[in-house]
Amino acid sequence: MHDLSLPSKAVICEVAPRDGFQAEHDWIPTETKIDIIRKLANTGVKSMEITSFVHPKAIPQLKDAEEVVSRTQDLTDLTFRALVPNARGAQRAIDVGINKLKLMLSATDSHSLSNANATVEKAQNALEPIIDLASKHNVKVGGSISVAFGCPYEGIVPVERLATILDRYSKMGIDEVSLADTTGMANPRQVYKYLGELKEQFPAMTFSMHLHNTRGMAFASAVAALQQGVIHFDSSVAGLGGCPYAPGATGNIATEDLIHGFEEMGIETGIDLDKMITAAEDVRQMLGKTDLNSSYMLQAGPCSTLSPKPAGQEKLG
Ligand SMILES: CC(C)(COP(=O)([O-])OP(=O)([O-])OC[C@H]1O[C@@H](n2cnc3c(N)ncnc32)[C@H](O)[C@@H]1OP(=O)([O-])[O-])[C@@H](O)C(=O)NCCC(=O)NCCSC(=O)C[C@@](C)(O)CC(=O)[O-]
Repeated sequence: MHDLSLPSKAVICEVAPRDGFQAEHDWIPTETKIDIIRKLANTGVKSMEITSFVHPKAIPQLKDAEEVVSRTQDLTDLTFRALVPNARGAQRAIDVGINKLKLMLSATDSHSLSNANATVEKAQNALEPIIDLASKHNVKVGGSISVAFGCPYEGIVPVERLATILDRYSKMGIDEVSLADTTGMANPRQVYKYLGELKEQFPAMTFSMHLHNTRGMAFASAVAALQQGVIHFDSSVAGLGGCPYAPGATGNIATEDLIHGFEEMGIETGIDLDKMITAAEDVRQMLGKTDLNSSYMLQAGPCSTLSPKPAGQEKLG
């Protein structure tokens, strides 16, 4: 056996309109947000986290959530999901036509208190009414766990802590959960080990990975997750993103970098890489960002733009 064991396909959810925009200090006009969402929709991406319905004082950048969703309802080829922290947020999302909710929850009390003004237990209790509300309206619900591998306040998070939260999620009827490396503290070995143990304990659960590239380890961690059979990933165009309630948080792995790396290994995403790189360049200009460090594709371009390799050194996959 001289090859990595990898799936042939991966599914990417674009999260820039939520995770990316929430991290931007300057107000992004609603019109600009909608333009960016339309550009992203044109790349072939099939799933997008379009906004969050949190307290507008907690994330003022997303106070136009209702307007953004209602003005993009014509994009029917995509599943739009929204992040919600409580029943109030879920009701707002459902009222405006969102058909998938992502629950907000942390692995540690320190991050949870900072992000949601509640301990993990209290925050998870507050999720039950959301699930009831969603089921009444036939709306899908997925879970999430922030700071799942490491917490900027508490350090490494033991896998047993995740198992406790997942057990509760599972009892609530949640069968898909996003594991978030909020401040890029995970490493590939840890990701492989945690996913291996969690998949054994929760065989019916679909896991997805939400990786921030704070320490340059996100792609390596994504490969470790692929090796455990995980095929669902979140990423953010141009590497935007970061939780304002986690000190030191920076952007998600850039969507164009994730697609490129996967394609180089022969893993299909169904997204047009060139269109995503163009979208990343447009987004960078629209948001007035001069720094290219968060996207390797914007810095170096894809390998395919280089001259063909000598015979015998063609890419694998
Ligand atoms: C959770 C709360 C709401 C608790 O905030 P709280 O102040 O404890 O809320 P409360 O339940 O005491 O309510 C206070 C007031 O807020 C209102 N309220 C309550 N909820 C809502 C709502 N949804 N929408 C609009 N209004 C709301 C509520 O109606 C009430 O109004 P009043 O009766 O006083 O007039 C607040 O802390 C909050 O909104 N936090 C969100 C923080 C956030 O968005 N963080 C970033 C996203 S998480 C992240 O980035 C991580 C992730 C997901 O990407 C994964 C990763 O990388 O780790």
